[in-house]
This record gives sequence, C-alpha cells and structure tokens, in this order.
Amino acid sequence: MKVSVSTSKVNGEVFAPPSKSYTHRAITIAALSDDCVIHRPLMSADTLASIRAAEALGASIEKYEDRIHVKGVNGKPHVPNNVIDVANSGTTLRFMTAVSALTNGVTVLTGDSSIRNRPNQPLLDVLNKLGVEAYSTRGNGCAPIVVRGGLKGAITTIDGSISSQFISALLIACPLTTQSTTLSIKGEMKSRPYVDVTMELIEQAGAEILVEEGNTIKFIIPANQRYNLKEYTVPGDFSSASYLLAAAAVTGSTVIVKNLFPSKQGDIEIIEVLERMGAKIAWDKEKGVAEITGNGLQATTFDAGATPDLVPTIAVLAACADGTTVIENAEHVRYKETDRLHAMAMELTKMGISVREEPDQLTITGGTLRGAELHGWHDHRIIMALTIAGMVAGDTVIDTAEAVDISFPNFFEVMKELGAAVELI
Ligand SMILES: O=C(O)C1=C[C@@H](OP(=O)(O)O)[C@@H](O)[C@H](O)C1
Ligand SMILES: C=C(OP(=O)(O)O)C(=O)O
Repeated sequence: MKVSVSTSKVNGEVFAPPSKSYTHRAITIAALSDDCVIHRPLMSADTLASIRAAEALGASIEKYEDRIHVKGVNGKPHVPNNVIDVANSGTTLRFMTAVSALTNGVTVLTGDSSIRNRPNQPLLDVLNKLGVEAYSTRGNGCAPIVVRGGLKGAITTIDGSISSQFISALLIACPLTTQSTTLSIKGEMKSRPYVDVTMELIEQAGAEILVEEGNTIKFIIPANQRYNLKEYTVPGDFSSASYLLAAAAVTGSTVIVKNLFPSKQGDIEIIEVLERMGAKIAWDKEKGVAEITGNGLQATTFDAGATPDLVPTIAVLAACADGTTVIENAEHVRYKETDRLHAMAMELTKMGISVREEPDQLTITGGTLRGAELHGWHDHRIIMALTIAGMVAGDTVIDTAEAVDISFPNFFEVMKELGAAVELI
C-alpha cells in the first residue's frame, strides 16, 4: 500500500495511542502472573505478536474493546506446541526468548525477514551462561532462535551497546529462577529509559530488583520471586505522539495531543527538543495535554543514546529547520526494523535535503523539501516521519505504508482527522 501526501496543515485535538513498550511489558508480566486485566492496551501488529507468543507459552488471553484479560502461567511457562512467530516485533522476540528459557523444554522463535536480520547474540550468550542452551540456527545471532529451557541464576555481564531489550528480557525472566543473578552492564547502556520502564512494571507486579549505579551499572536480582500483576492501565505513547507534534511544528499549525501523562518513557524528550528548536509548546502534566504551535524551527544537536525511536522524527524536524542539526550517538538506530540512519539519509536526500551519514550520526542541513517518490522501508517510524515531511513538500508518495500497523494502526485516519492531506492508494 502507498500513501500520497499533499501540502497541508493540521489543526485540532487528538489522543495519543497507548504505549507500545508498556503494553508489551504488561502482556509479558501478566502472562507470568496469575490473573490480570490490562486496560487500554495498544492493539497493534507488534503487541498482537506478544499476545500470540504469551498464548503459545501457556497464557490465555481474552480481548475486549478497551481491555484484555490475561490468565497467566504463574511463573511456569509451557513448552509451546509450535514455533513462535513474532512477526516484526523485536521486543517480543527478545522478551519471549528469555521467557521460554523458563520452560522445561525447547522453544523455537522466528519472525519476518527484518526480525531474521536483527542481532541477539549478547542475549543468547548470557542465557548460555545462565544454564540455558540458546542459539541462532544460522549461527549469526539472528532468528530463528532455539531455546532449551533451564534458566538458573549466576553472576554475569552483558554488552549494553546494542539493545536494551536484552537487559529488559533478562530482568523479566531472572526473578523467577531458583538462584539469584547479578547482571553487570559492559560499556554504555543504550536506550536506558526502556529498562526503567521494565523495572517499573516488575515492581508493580510485586517483584524486586536492586540497581547499583557506579562506573558499571549492576542489576542484582533475588531468586524465587513471583509476579502478581492484577490490574494495569497503559499510558499514552510519546514516540507515537512525536509525529503528531512534529506535524504541527513543521507546518506552522496548532495541535493538542491528549493522553500524555508523565511516565518513564525516554521519548518524553520530544517535548524539550521541540521547544529547543523553537516550537511553542505547553505541556500540562496533570491533565496529560500537550499543545503545540509551529513557529519556524532552528537546528539543534540531538544525542540519540537514550531515545533511538525519536531519530526519524528529529531527522524530519532537522530537514525543516534553519541550520545544521547533528543527530549523534545513534549507531544502535541501525539495528531496528531497518537501518534507520541509512533509510532517513536516503529518503531525505531524495527530497533535496543535504544529509551526511556517518557510522553513528547524521548531519542534516535544513532546506526546501521537494516532493518525491519515497521508500518507506516497511518501517512504521520511517513512514510516519516521511508523511510529516510530505506535508511540507507536497507531491509525495511513500510505499509500504501498511507498516504503520506495527505501532499506530490508525495513524493515517488520525492525521486526516487533523486535516492532513493523506490518501492511501
Ligand atoms: O524495550 C522496548 O520497548 C524498546 C526498546 C528500544 O530498543 P533498543 O533497546 O533495542 O534500542 C526501542 O528502540 C524499541 O522501539 C522499544
Ligand atoms: C524498534 C522498534 O521496536 P522493536 O524493537 O520492538 O521491533 C520500534 O518500535 O521502533
């Protein structure tokens, strides 16, 4: 499916969709609990992959209009009857790899062609040190992954520079073993806020993990714990909201986004970045409402270490800003659904913008965006960000537009509701 985008402005009030990251964790931890209702979960292709995987590992899940009811396995996941297909969801693959290490049999996990090219070796290495036989069938760290359960505790180390999802996955599984675990992080821990989100849900479910912050971050995970998540309401998603806010910022319009309460999401930083770049933005944290008015943008420097998912949005803001923006510390952004540094460099270049791509950064000089035939790279965040660029350029067509289903299934409807000239073709 393609989307055609014409020059347009936005105006109005919308709700941010529920958080993808919180929904994945709520599903996974509810599946390891006894009985839990999750209110306002995100129902998207990725979170449905977590629901299917949780069911395959023994949970039963009933879906209602605005909630799901999870009857969990009480700490003891079952050996699946079949291969687990996580489709396009990295979070599901990493979390369920660790959860399947708690079974007493063999689990095979795989997914689509993007998933089968994303790295997992650091997670597999640690699982092997924790008594599990875990390997990539092709020996390259990518799915298909085979896991023979038997997770035990140990003192071990993991590389923090590729994906925080390895750490989150281990933090979720290790409290349920019979020996304690100490997990030290080697190198810079990228995407740290996502680990904080994981810790928040683990605590809400009644388990305890201690964190020692020093030169090395250390997680101390006591053994023999259980999860007892009973009820959880998913907050709004700041990564998804970034496209709505950016649409106003680049088109000089006003938009009000609701359902944006403070939480541990790192992508809350979008508010501060927009302000720094010159947008007028007021965020009422108590009401959970952000109002933005676009007002001409200036270049900035953006460190993507903690917030990789904002990179496509910031790249588009940079393309529309006065001056040269540097997006730095972003190597891990290459390990997503697609290599997002390369994808954004290619597509913005087609729109007439000067972009320099280096191993861990993009340097983007703002200019006049021109309409173009763009590739969406089957990547939800690339497509949503390019849609915003298309509203400035006009005459833009983006392919693989169906991929917005991954995190924001009604993205184009919401954009239309706000007045954006987008047509699915
Ligand atoms: O744990 C999570 O929910 C996520 C962690 C981040 O990945 P990395 O930790 O691989 O950077 C982020 O990019 C992804 O969209 C969601
Ligand atoms: C990278 C993402 O998700 P995942 O790692 O779960 O595929 C994303 O949503 O941008």
